[in-house]
Amino acid sequence: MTKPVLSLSAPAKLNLFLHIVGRRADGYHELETLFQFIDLTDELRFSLRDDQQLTLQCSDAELNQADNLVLRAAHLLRDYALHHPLPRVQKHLRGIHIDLQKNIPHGGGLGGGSSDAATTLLALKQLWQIPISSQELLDLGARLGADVPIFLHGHAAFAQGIGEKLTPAAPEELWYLVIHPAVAVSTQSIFQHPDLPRATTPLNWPHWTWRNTQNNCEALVRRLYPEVAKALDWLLQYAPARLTGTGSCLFGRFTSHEKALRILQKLPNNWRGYVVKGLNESPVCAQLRQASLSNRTIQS
Ligand SMILES: C[C@@](CO)(OP(=O)(O)O)[C@H](O)COP(=O)(O)OP(=O)(O)OC[C@H]1O[C@@H](n2ccc(N)nc2=O)[C@H](O)[C@@H]1O
Ligand SMILES: Nc1ncnc2c1ncn2[C@@H]1O[C@H](COP(=O)(O)OP(=O)(O)O)[C@@H](O)[C@H]1O
Repeated sequence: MTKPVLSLSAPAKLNLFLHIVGRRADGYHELETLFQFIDLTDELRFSLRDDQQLTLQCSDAELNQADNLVLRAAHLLRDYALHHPLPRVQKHLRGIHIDLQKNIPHGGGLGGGSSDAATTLLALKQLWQIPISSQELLDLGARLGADVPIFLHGHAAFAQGIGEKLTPAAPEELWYLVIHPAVAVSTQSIFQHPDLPRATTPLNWPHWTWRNTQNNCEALVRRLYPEVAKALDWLLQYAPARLTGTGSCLFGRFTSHEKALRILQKLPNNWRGYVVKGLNESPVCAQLRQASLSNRTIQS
């Protein structure tokens, strides 16, 4: 195995608001949400293998399996390339080893798994020099999860549909205190719940404010998960705050790093907290541009 040829930082995301405006015939919910990235990142390192295998080493043993979204993304792109008669694509693509350092808590509504998957698609497209269009890559990504397209897009955006219709946005890049209460929320169980509000009036984008938006999952998650309610009430003492995605993570908005750090110091021991900065561009974009300038692709 050679040394890493590409290292990328896959960011987490926040849903600054999340409205449910309807439901599709297949049961999926039509959303309106504002995505912004944060500088809490997973680290992915891609190395060339001497054979044609795709392998993964993940720092989180729980996720070190074949169904990790990173491996699923890598196989999906390889299958796409091998089954499409694309010019310039080698018949046998070079094997890749991926080293994944998890820093983003999973199952908390921060989208870490989707971000890792999108980052893998972007990295392998570049390393294998696959001439796939941005739209085709978005379609491929959406098959892995509803949040993958925003990470492929790489820019903060107002999202509609199930997250695939993206309009670039530039919300203020504030500081946030993200809290992960010691509880996991199942996305599926929230979306299946009869009490979930599903008919919020569509927003007159781009006219949104913190006050005229909300997270439609929050009241239900609060009721079903008292620990989330407790953490949210704690955070609301210090800052405007709400749930991200279907939870369980919460975020409070701060205008300075120092203020957010001051509140983090008061955080009860049973919850994990992170002070992070909102980012309107994913760090992966700049890192890929840099790598492409130094022409780190594979001539196998
Ligand atoms: C609602 C969001 C907002 O960002 O929540 P988080 O997962 O980040 O908390 C996401 O769109 C979630 O994306 P993701 O977690 O990738 O969801 P998926 O795996 O595609 O779907 C999990 C399950 O949730 C339900 N689901 C998901 C998205 C959606 N718009 N409508 C739904 O009804 C479906 O029952 C689906 O089987
Ligand atoms: N690389 C990965 N990182 C995180 N979770 C992963 C990964 N691969 C598969 N998963 C699975 O996907 C689920 C959703 O993960 P994630 O995207 O981090 O959270 P969320 O959907 O709550 O925002 C996890 O509970 C985990 O079982």
